[in-house]
Amino acid sequence: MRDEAYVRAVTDVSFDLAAGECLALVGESGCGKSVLASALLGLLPGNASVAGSALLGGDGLDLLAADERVLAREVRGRRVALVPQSPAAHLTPVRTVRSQLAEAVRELTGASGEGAAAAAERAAFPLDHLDRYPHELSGGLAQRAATALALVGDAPLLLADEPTTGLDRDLVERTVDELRRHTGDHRALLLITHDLAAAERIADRVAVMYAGRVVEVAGAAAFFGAPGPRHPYARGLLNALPEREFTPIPGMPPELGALPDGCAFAARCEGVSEACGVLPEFVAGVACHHVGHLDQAEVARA
Ligand SMILES: Nc1ncnc2c1ncn2[C@@H]1O[C@H](COP(=O)(O)OP(=O)(O)OP(=O)(O)O)[C@@H](O)[C@H]1O
Ligand code: NI
Repeated sequence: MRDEAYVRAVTDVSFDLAAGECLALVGESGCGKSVLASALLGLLPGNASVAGSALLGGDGLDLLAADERVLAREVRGRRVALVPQSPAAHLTPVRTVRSQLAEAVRELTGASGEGAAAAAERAAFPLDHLDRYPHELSGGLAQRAATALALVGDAPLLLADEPTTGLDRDLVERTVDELRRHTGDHRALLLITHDLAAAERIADRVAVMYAGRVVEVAGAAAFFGAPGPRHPYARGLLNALPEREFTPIPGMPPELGALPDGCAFAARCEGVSEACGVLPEFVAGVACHHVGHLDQAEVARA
């Protein structure tokens, strides 16, 4: 992004997402998760620059190269849907939830607007609130309205950016289960979340992002169970959970505008060595010079 400062919000990210699969994207606040989702939908601010490609299944449309008309007419809501991180900013302020859902149902499915209630129910949005305006909704209800809107088009790829913010535990589970159901019929879900329990509940694989890069991609069972995460940052994330060690990772992530040349996690890493002055490549699911050593140390401790 170019302004007076240039920020590398997302760098060298590479992953694939198969039909029927849920990939959870996790990482601390500010690491670039939402920027990644926005890039896939062509929703970055005008001063942002993007390189690379993001190919959609089917015709292989490159989302990063597609022009705005194609994105607006054919892609958003239809082929790639978004549950936005700030639902209030995405709902139309001057129209009721019912009217917005009815319009989405008409446009995306061709069905009559009667489908608004059914659409609302998929996201546990209470029917007696359908005639409210966005500003009359709590954060949790706005979240559910936005989720309902995103589900309408049954898009082959659903990006859910913190879809459970402001929801209590029961609703978190109900919401992520509904998002998971979306993948049942050969559709894919990218779940961006701080909620590792939600990720564990529904994800097939986990991608961990740190300072704009994906540092680990792993199968969810291996990641949350045994042998556990391989990257020291990923291990730190899990160990910070109250139900695990409840030990926060010391220090803070680096400023994305002033990243070190080497591994961005080195300053916080207990396994740091001279090698970390060089950027570790992402190889076989992980970007760390020491994964071998640390795994052995873990085995020795166990
Ligand atoms: N419009 C913008 N202009 C300049 N920099 C931006 C802009 N939007 C995001 N950034 C930068 O991109 C970085 C990544 O932001 P992003 O919103 O993707 O983080 P995130 O991982 O989604 O965090 P959170 O978990 O808090 O939602 C931020 O730290 C910020 O430096
Ligand atoms: Ni975000």
